[in-house]
Amino acid sequence: MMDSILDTEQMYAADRAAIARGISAYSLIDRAGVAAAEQIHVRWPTGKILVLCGPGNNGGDGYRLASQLHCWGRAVRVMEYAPQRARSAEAQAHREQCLVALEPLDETAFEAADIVVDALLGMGLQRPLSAALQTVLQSLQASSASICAIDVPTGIDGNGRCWAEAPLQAALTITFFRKKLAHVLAPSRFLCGEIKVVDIGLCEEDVTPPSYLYENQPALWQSAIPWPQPLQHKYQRGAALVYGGSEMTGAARLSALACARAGAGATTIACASDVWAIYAQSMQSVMVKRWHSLSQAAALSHSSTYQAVLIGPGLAPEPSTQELVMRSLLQTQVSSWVVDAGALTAFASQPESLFEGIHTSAAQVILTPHEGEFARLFPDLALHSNQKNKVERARQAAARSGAIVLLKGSDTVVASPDGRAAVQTQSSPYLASAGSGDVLAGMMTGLLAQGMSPWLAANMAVWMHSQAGLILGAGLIAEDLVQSIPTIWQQIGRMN
Ligand SMILES: NC(=O)C1=CN([C@@H]2O[C@H](COP(=O)(O)OP(=O)(O)OC[C@H]3O[C@@H](n4cnc5c(N)ncnc54)[C@H](OP(=O)(O)O)[C@@H]3O)[C@@H](O)[C@H]2O)[C@@H](O)CC1
Ligand SMILES: [K+]
Repeated sequence: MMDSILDTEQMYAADRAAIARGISAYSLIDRAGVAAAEQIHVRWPTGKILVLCGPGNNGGDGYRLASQLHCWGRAVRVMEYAPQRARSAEAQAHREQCLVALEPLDETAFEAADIVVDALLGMGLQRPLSAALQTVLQSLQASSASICAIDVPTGIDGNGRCWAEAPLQAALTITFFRKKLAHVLAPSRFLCGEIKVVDIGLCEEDVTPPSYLYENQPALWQSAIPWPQPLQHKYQRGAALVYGGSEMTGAARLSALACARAGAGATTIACASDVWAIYAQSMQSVMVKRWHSLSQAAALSHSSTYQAVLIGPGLAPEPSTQELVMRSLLQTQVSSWVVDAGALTAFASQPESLFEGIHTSAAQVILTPHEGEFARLFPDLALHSNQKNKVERARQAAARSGAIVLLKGSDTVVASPDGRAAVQTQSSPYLASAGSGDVLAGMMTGLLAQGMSPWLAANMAVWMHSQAGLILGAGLIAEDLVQSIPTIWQQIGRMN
């Protein structure tokens, strides 16, 4: 079973469950401190260490790890923020047992340290930092010391919410039991530096109810990969239909090529008859079908010729697109659909009709919005009008629409109406490029055509797309992503 990712509330609940089954709160800090000390000692085997301890249990971890590093012969100093504050009994106990002298916080000491351990504030942060504490963070950041954060860099909470003007940027973040939202979502993930998850004696059973949120890794979908079988002919490998637009014809062509390279045995572009020649002249392995009316276009997906349909790339966000989506989706016999780009924005003024269509349709649908398209369909869940984190926003959108919602970005989230969600944590900024989304949608359609479930196909396509971005890096354009798909397949093949 894959390790789940937790939010702050779930982590506190898991702590309580572990305490209820006999691991004391004192012992949890003890284990956390020792495990963190090990990581610090391995990462920085030499150098002077300064540990900054805050008033909560995050500070408790700091006292404990400082004692441990001192026992291993390391040069350690401990400085306290808010030493007069009341502490939890267990943090207080670790403070009293600290083997290193406790000093008041002195910013001028930062420069003399090689490594500064930030045990100031962790998951308990829940209000803006004071100006004084922000100044401390600024001087720390300006020093030449390497910064190691305990649990989360001070200034962000466990869910990734930022409470500081300039939260700390760590080189290493050591967290306990499981990654939290802050470690996987952007932008907080980028403040963590390298992330090490250490064991403190908790187990998955301590997470009740289960979190159902995962990191998107091959283990999530690897066992469901539709490897071709020796006796299959092309239609048994899966046939896919991609609706092509009349103006931006490049988009559907990229999608169709990505769909074919993702493994669909036969890929067809359907387009209006007046642009048929444009598509037909430029496609070779991809077939091109023309339609003369909207009803002809819609009828293409009313038979079971295809196993997957992609609609949206290059389509104009206008009423005729809306009509095509509704007419085709409502009577479709194709089991899996990807609705992207123009087909999403076409519903900006009446998203409920799209959701109603999805609920009524026999098909399973994946919606693939970026934040802009998401805001048009789910204005109340949009990035800046909602305090909820990205996973929560995507989950609510999935529940409302009845579709799998793939909310794109540097931390793409896939959320299913059944509550499962996954975050892509490794990505490349070079993927933010024209046509990149069309390739992603096409790859997904190709996997769907081969019979993968929408949840798995969406995640696998996101992972493959991210890998392609990481491999290609600077200079990539969407065409390169299509070309690199065989390399990604080889990489996946080697994992099996
Ligand atoms: N059993 C466990 O739970 C385990 C927990 N573990 C560790 O404990 C951490 C969580 O500990 P925690 O809950 O004590 O929270 P923490 O982050 O130390 O902060 C709370 C303190 O900060 C204060 N404070 C808040 N906001 C503030 C602000 N803006 N500016 C200034 N102060 C502010 C707040 O004050 P108050 O709001 O009460 O006035 C309170 O005193 C977790 O991240 C992990 O490292 C591990 O050992 C594993 C087992
Ligand atoms: K911290």
